[in-house]
Amino acid sequence: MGSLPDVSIAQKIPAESSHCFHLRTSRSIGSVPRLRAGGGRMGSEGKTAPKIVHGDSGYVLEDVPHLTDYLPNLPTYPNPLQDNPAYSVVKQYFVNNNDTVAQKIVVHMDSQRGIHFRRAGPRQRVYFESDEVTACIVTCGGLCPGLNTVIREIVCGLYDMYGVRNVLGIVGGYKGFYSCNTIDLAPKSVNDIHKRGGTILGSSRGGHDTEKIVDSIQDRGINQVYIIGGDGTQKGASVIFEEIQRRGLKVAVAGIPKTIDNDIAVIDKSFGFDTAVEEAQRAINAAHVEAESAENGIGVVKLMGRYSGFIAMYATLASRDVDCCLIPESPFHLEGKGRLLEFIEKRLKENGHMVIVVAEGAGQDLIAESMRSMNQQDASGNKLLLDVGLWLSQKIKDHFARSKKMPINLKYIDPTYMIRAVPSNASDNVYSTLLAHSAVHGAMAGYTGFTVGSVNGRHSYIPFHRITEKQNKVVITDRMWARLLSSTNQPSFLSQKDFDDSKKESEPSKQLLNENRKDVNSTANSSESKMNH
Ligand SMILES: Nc1ncnc2c1ncn2[C@@H]1O[C@H](COP(=O)(O)OP(=O)(O)OP(=O)(O)O)[C@@H](O)[C@H]1O
Ligand SMILES: O=P(O)(O)OC[C@H]1O[C@](O)(CO)[C@@H](O)[C@@H]1O
Ligand SMILES: [Mg+2]
Repeated sequence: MGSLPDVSIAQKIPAESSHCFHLRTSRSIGSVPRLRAGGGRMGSEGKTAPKIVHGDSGYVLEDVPHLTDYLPNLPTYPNPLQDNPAYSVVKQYFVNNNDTVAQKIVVHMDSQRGIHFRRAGPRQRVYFESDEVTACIVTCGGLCPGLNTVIREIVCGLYDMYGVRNVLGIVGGYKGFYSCNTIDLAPKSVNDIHKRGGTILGSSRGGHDTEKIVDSIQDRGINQVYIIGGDGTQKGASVIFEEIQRRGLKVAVAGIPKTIDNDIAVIDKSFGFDTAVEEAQRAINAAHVEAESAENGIGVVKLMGRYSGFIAMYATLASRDVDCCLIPESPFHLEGKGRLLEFIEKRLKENGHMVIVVAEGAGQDLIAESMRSMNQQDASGNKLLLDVGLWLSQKIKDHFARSKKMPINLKYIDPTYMIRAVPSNASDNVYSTLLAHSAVHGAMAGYTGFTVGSVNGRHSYIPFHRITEKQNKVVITDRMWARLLSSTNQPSFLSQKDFDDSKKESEPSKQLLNENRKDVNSTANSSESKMNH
């Protein structure tokens, strides 16, 4: 992509534009259209151009839209939190508008400052009066521990911190906007829901009809939309935001990232992930007990992870009973020297038993080769997977039956839905609470078109495009995967070609940042994901 001419503008943002930055703006990076801080104009494809603000020493702010980008002169009000006795003890409760959070915190002395996101939290002035707000909450995609906690805390946050009384629940995911009645949500009705798995609102895949959804938002007088869901959901939230902006509505759209697979880019990790990893231990323990108690016992455990093997990797690292972990990012082969079946034989000879953890998305190409071609999709367009657990178990059984080298005793455990249907654990409850509150603070402050997330432990407002442009994956040339290999002592199973391919994929210049962003990139680690370090 060619670079655009440098049109640096030395601009001072007026102090009363409270959400704007006092910075020199704005030279574009790469093909990103240039925008001044607080701009939020439409790009050539009718999409809002990213708000990029440049500062000194390579400082870049990837900012989020604000209602005043397309509705200038909106009135502001003092934040009601300033009179809340619970918060009066906090020394500096309101977030300074110039606070930003660095995406990369490992830097060299001569590093450029790199990409930053706007820090989340309550602002001194808000863009909604309490009795003016009609908020709605929707949950989309697969289940995840903590969904109910996020719902509860959005409702209670709006009520307790901002005095908002109108909160609607959209039933059954995106399609619920136009095909179901809403339910009223209040602190009393959501009081105990964080102790339950699932989502009290129901969820679904598919059914995203932008026009109908925004019509429904408009018809119901909704002016704050809280959208909880994974990468697909955030893409849906992004087009809802675009349409709302096109119609010039004073409606804030806030995304709260949800994914059991931990496949959402930029953020440290997604809520519910820790709970899922913890729950997976129960299945791994059972597999270990079964395997240990049998002659040449093999326990196979299948865990979730459609495109990303984080649950399998973390569950394996936590357990230490696992002999082999297979994930989508690391191709493996069955037959031949240094391949999986040979390794299983070796481990059984050494230890008399073994445990294999396989992520559901692993080995899909191999299965497709040996079964039928796989191009089926679910209602949201996600690839429908073939059951790698059953397939692998059968392949192992066939191999040992054929070779007659040793009798084996294989037990296959599939806790797939159990690990995501449980209520969230204590730490995920706290994390979900903070995410919900950050989303509420952001919407009240007039920010819109953002996903809230923890970046290096600090809650931040991240523009939708940064969340949706790529998925978070285990980088098998990073340290975390090396730790796993050294803990299981499994070979990498990679051919030289696999290894070269994955090295190429993990090169920072190939991930998100193009040539013209080298200045920003010089502080980047080899992977986008903190979970890899
Ligand atoms: N590109 C897109 N544009 C608009 N809507 C989308 C898009 N992709 C997905 N959606 C909608 O988002 C919702 C959820 O998507 P999906 O089923 O892929 O789950 P998800 O949010 O990615 O969660 P997870 O994969 O973690 O379960 C669906 O209603 C789907 O129609
Ligand atoms: O069966 P469902 O509800 O479509 O969900 C299964 C998928 O959802 C995920 O958990 C993502 O949320 C994937 O790991 C899995 O493939
Ligand atoms: Mg998804």
